Amino acid sequence: MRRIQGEETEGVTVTWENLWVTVPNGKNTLPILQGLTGYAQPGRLLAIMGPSGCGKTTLLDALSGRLSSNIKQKGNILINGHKQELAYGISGYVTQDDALLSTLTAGETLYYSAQLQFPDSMPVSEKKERADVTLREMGLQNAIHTRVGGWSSKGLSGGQKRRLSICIEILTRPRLLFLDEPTSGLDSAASYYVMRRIANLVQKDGIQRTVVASIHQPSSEVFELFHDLCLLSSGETVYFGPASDANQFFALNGFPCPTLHNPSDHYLRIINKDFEQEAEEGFGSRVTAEKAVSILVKSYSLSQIKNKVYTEVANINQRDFGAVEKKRDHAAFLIQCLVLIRRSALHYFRDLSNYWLRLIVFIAIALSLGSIYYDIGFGVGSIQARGSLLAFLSCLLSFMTLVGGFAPLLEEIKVFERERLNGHYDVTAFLIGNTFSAVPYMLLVTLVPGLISYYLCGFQKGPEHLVYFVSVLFAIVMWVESLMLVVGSVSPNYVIGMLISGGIQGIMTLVGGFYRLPNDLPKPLWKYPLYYVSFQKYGLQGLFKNEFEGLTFMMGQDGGGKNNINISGGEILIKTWHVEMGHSKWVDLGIFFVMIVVYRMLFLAITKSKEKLRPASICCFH
Ligand SMILES: Nc1ncnc2c1ncn2[C@@H]1O[C@H](COP(=O)(O)OP(=O)(O)OP(=O)(O)O)[C@@H](O)[C@H]1O
Repeated sequence: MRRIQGEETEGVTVTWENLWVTVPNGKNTLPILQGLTGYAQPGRLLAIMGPSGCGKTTLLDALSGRLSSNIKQKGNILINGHKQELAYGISGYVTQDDALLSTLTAGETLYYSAQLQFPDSMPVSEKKERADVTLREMGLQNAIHTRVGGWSSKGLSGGQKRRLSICIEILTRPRLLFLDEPTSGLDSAASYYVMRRIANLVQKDGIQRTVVASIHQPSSEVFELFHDLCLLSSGETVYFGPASDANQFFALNGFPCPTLHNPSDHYLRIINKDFEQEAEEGFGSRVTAEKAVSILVKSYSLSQIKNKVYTEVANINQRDFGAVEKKRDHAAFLIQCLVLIRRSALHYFRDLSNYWLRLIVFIAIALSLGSIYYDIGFGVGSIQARGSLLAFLSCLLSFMTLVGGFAPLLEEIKVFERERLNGHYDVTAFLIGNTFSAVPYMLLVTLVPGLISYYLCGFQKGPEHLVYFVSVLFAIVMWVESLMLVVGSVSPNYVIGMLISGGIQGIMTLVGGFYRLPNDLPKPLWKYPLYYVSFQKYGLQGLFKNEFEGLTFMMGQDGGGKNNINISGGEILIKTWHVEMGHSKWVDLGIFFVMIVVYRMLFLAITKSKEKLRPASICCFH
């Protein structure tokens, strides 16, 4: 297979010395990793093992520079003996959770990923071939046309999704690969085949790669594939060294592995302190797991094995590696944008729960509005009816967009977070992809219901009025989608995100100038600044000008009569709704679109600053 730039260089060695990771716990801090020292070398497969909650994922996150911002890290982590960041394409990370787009097939998922990750100079046929080979390696050849699946359709099984996630990260054969529980959800045969393929990678095509995998309960055969073992209990090192020597270490400390037992099962049973069980015989007397761990940790800290690890780390760090190559060629920015637009557009097209369902509900609401406000007329009652209809439309559209759109958006953001952290593409490319692929769908969900309500309700006629009316509805949908992007990028889950977005929208609606007239709004806070940053102000003001300007209403008895006084829509705007008439409705619409751009830029800024806020990129000294 032809090599791509970046594959032709040296392997990657990672060392960590006296690595402490702590999280705040009330007024104190809670240590998750306690002074770990170790290394991962090219051509070798390192297993991180230990009971659930012992810190395996945290160690992988620390080594790959992905710790979340509430976590503090101390100690040195060096790449090839240098303080340097892991550049694009140097490393891959298969996270514990599978973040995949539910509507794409396994094949499409990998083909799109290949287009993003491989350089443009590589022929399309070769990208596809690499994707096919990788799918076959992970035993997914029969699932190429199966959709990943979500709530609406059962697609890939949990184990198949796991293998697809691995495919995405091994596609480019990165020289440093982190895998968090790659075999969870797989049966023992599948676990073996998957791990064997991963083990083969460490020496494949004449390139030495470094693989670090956390793993639960490997079978004996899988365990034998690992060259090195890092065994943790409550964040402390129980053992670090060649996997094949661990048996001897346990036996020497009084915990020999019984014959015909799976060694990894044996180690994990002895060091699991979560249950009140007794450990195996330790030098003639039965000891608790707590005691067993303390014996093993102490023994390891005084052992020759530990000294060897320390010496090896020191030697590695003094070796002259040269710098890790900073960048591998990948898809150009424009190609990234185009691929992401195509991928998202396909996803939206197939996702019934997103725009299609919204469209149906919006049409039903538009028909209801049309029948309630049918042929609204020009009497005094129509003034109030027009105002409340426009306010209702604007409010309902914004809340329905949030209700229908937040869950699908969060799914996309999860995929984006995974791909961004693995450096598959630029954040700006995602934003462009998300924006342009959604525009036709946003137009659809505003145009069709907008036309229905416009004609049935008898709003002011004329192409300019129609275009403006639909444009504001479109801007409302786009503004809410932009708000959801911002909130989705900081919210830890669906419920919190919905509550925050709903709260923001509620306040903006309240101060938008309809429910309390602008001149009557209390000045500090509500009028300045909230009224002026409310999307509803610009949307409603524009819609009101569009509807009332140029019309004449009859005050008095509805439908005419001698005592009727004609009053212009402009006067109503000023006197009844306190609309600012100093600028045209197009200025209101312009400001609305500026707000949309500002929100999208805010998403960009938050996402980029989140990277900087991470406690320590892989290279930091503390
Ligand atoms: N961001 C965080 N804030 C607070 N505590 C955390 C954070 N990340 C991890 N922890 C805690 O650190 C401990 C280790 O978590 P970690 O996910 O690394 O364990 P693990 O060995 O990978 O577990 P499992 O095998 O169950 O996935 C847990 O008690 C967890 O609650």
